[in-house]
Amino acid sequence: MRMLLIHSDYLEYEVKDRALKNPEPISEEQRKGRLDEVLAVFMSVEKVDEANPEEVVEKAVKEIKDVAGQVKAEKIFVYPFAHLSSDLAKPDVALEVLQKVEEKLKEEGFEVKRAPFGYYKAFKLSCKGHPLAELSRSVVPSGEAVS
Ligand SMILES: C[C@@H](O)[C@H](N)C(=O)N[C@H]1[C@@H](O)[C@H](n2cnc3c(N)ncnc32)O[C@@H]1CO
Repeated sequence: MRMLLIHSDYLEYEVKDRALKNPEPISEEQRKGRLDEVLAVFMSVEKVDEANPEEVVEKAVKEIKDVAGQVKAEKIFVYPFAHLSSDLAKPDVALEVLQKVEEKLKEEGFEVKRAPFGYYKAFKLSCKGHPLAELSRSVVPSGEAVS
């Protein structure tokens, strides 16, 4: 799993078109979304993560919590993003991992939104620009090599 974490004044998206034959079913309300004062986390779930998705969820949540604590962000935007890796996990595994990350972050007390999975989306992002505002993390199941 590769993550790009951007501490932002806001992130807003609008669903445009389907990018998969079977994208995640969404309500009309989910076609647009916005959070202010947010840690935006762009996430590519990788093939290597299929060996142990549960462990990758735990490791990703730990990294996100760590960065959120450092930048004092209380809101997280989980954003499916297929462009951080050249070796992507298959969509059904990726969606499950991202749904579990969202769920666990909510359990930790964060306000969380997750952008819809399997779509082309327009988005606007306002990066805060401080020294910790742009970070990347990579997590893999134990025993696997980070590519
Ligand atoms: C396209 C671009 O504008 C948009 N932002 C996009 O990336 N859409 C991706 C993700 O929502 C999702 N998706 C599929 N596989 C994965 C994966 N392994 N990890 C994360 N997302 C995935 O399916 C879409 C097409 O790959």
